[in-house]
Amino acid sequence: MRGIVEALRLTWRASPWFTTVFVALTLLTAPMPVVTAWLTKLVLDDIIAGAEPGAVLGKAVGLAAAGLATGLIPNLTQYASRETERRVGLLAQERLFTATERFVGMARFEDPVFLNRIQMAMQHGGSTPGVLVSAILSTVSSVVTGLGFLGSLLVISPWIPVVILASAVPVLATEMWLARSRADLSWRLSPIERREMFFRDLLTSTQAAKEIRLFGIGAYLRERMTTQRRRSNVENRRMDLRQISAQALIGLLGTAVASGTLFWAVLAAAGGDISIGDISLLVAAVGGVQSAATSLVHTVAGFHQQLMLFDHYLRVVAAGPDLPVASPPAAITPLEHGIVFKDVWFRYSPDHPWVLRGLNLTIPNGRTVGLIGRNGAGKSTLIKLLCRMYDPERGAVLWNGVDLRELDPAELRARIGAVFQDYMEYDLTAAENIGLGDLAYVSDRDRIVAAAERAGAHTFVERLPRSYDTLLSRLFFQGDDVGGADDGAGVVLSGGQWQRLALARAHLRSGRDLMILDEPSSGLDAEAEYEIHHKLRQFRTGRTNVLISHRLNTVRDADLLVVLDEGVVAERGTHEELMALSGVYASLFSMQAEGYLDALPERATR
Ligand SMILES: Nc1ncnc2c1ncn2[C@@H]1O[C@H](COP(=O)(O)OP(=O)(O)OP(=O)(O)O)[C@@H](O)[C@H]1O
Repeated sequence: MRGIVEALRLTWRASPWFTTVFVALTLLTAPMPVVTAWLTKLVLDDIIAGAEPGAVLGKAVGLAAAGLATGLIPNLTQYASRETERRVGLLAQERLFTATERFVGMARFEDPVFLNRIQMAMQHGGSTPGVLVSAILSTVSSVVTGLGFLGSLLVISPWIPVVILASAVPVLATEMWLARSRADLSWRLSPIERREMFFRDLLTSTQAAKEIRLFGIGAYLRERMTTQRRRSNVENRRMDLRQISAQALIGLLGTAVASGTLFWAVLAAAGGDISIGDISLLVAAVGGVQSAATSLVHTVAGFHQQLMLFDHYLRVVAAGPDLPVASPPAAITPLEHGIVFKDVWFRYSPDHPWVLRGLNLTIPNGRTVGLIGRNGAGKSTLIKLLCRMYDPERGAVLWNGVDLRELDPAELRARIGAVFQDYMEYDLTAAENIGLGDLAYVSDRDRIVAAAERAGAHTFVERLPRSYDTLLSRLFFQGDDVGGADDGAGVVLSGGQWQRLALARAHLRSGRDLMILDEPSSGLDAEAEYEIHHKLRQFRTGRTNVLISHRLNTVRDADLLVVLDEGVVAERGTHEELMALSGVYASLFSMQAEGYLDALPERATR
C-alpha cells in the first residue's frame, strides 16, 4: 500500500497537469466500447424491424462519433502518459541520487546486496510510478467497460455474467503467481546482470583496452560475459515457458466459455428467445468482458510485480545515513590541538581481518607527518578513517579532542584537502578537473591556474588545444553534440599528468586545516617529483599535513615519521631517530638507498 501511495505522490509531484489530462482521457475512453456495442445492437434491431432511415440516422451518427473518439483519444492519452513518465523518471532519478549522497561513508558502495538494490532502483524507480498510474487507470477503465458489458449481458441472460466472472478467478490467481515469480526472478538475476555489465564495460573500456589486447584476454573476458548472459537466459527461458504454459491453459478456458455462450445464443435466437441484435450485442459483450477481464488481470498482476520492484527504489530512497550522524552535531573548530587516534580498532567487516589493532597516534597541529609501512599495512585505511569514510569498531579518532562521530561529516571534510592514492580522472575539462576541488572556485580561472602552477600542471595544460577548456576524454566530443565539424575529440593525458591535475585539485583546497597526500608523486618523473616535493615543502610549513609515500626520500624531512606495522604504530620519530633505531624504517630506507648507490659505480664504469 505504501508503494502505491508513494508512486502516486511522486507522479502528482512530477506532473500534475499531464496526470490530470491522462486520467480524464482514459476515463472518457472507458465506456466507448459499451456505447458502440449498444448502438450497433439498436441500429441492427431498427433495420430488421424496418424502421424509417431518419430514425436510424441519429444512432448511426452516434456510432460514427464513438468510433472517431475511440480512434483519436488513445493518441492523446499516449502522449500524456509518455510525458508523465518522462517527468516522473527525471524526478525519481533526482531523488535516488540525492538519497545516495546521504550515505556519509563508503560501506554501502562496497556492499554487493546494496549495489544490486541500487541497480534495481535505477531500472524501476523512474518507470514504476508511470506504470502504476497507467495500471490504476487501466483497471478503472477495464472495470467500467467490463461492468457495462456485464450489465448488457444481464439483459440477455443472467447466468452468462456468472460463468464469465467465475472463469476469471483462476486466471487472476495464475497471473498473480506469474507476476510474483517474475519479480523474484529480477531480484535473483540482478547480481548476474551486474556481473555481465561489468564484463561488458570492461570490454569497451578505454582503460582496459591496452591490457586486453596485449594479454590477448578479450575472448576470455567475452566468454565470462557470455556465461553470465547464458545463465540469465536459462532462467528467463524457464520463466517464459512457465508463463506460456500457464497462459495457454487460461486461453483455453476463455475460448471454451466464449464458444459455449455463442452456442447457447445461436440456439436461443433460432428458438426466437433473443433477437439478431442481441446476438451482435452478446458477441461484443462476451468478447468485451473477456478482454476487460484479461486486461484487468494482467494489469493487477503487472501492478503487483512493479510494486515489488518499486520497493527497491523506496528502500534506497528511504535509507538513512550509513554512519550515525550526531543531531545536533558538535561545532567543528579550526584545528588547534591536532588529531588523535585513540586505541583505534578497525576491520572492513566482521568477515575481514583487523587492519588496525589498537592504534594510537597523534598528528600534531601545524606539523607534517610521514606515514610509512609495507603494502597493506593500513596507511590508506587510516586516512579513510580520518575523513570519516568509516567509523572505528573500537576506540575513536579525535579532532581537537572531539570524536569525529560528534561532528557533521560535511563540515569535517570541508576542512580537509586530499589527493587519494586512487584519485579520480574526470572526463571533463582541465579547468573542471581542478575546479572540482572547491566548487566555490570552479569558475575562478586565476585560482585554478595558481593551483595548476603549484602542482606543475600549468605548462602542459596551457599547451592543450583549448588550454584549460580542453575536454580530457576520449569518450566524449568537446561540446554537447554528437560531434560537429568544430568539435574535436577530447585529449588523453599521461598518468603523471593526471596525477598533477589531482594534486592541483587538492591545492585548490590548500587553505584547509589538514592536507592529506597519499602517494601524490608515484607517477611522476624524478625531476617532477623533486620539483613538486620542493613546492609542497614550501607550502606545508606551518600547516598540518599527512604524507604517505613508499619513496622514502620524499618523506624523510617530515616533522614526524610514523611506521605502521601489524595494525599498530611500530616506530615513530624523525629520520635520524628512526635510522638510529635500526628498525623497519631503517631497513626500508637502506634498501632503497642501496638500490641507487649500487647503480652509481655501474654507470661510472660504462
Ligand atoms: N574496501 C576494503 N574492503 C576490504 N578490505 C580492504 C578494503 N580496503 C583495503 N582493505 C584491506 O585492508 C588492508 C590495508 O589496506 P590499505 O589500503 O589501508 O593498505 P596500505 O598501507 O595503504 O597499502 P599500500 O601501501 O599498498 O597502498 C589490506 O589488507 C587490504 O586488503
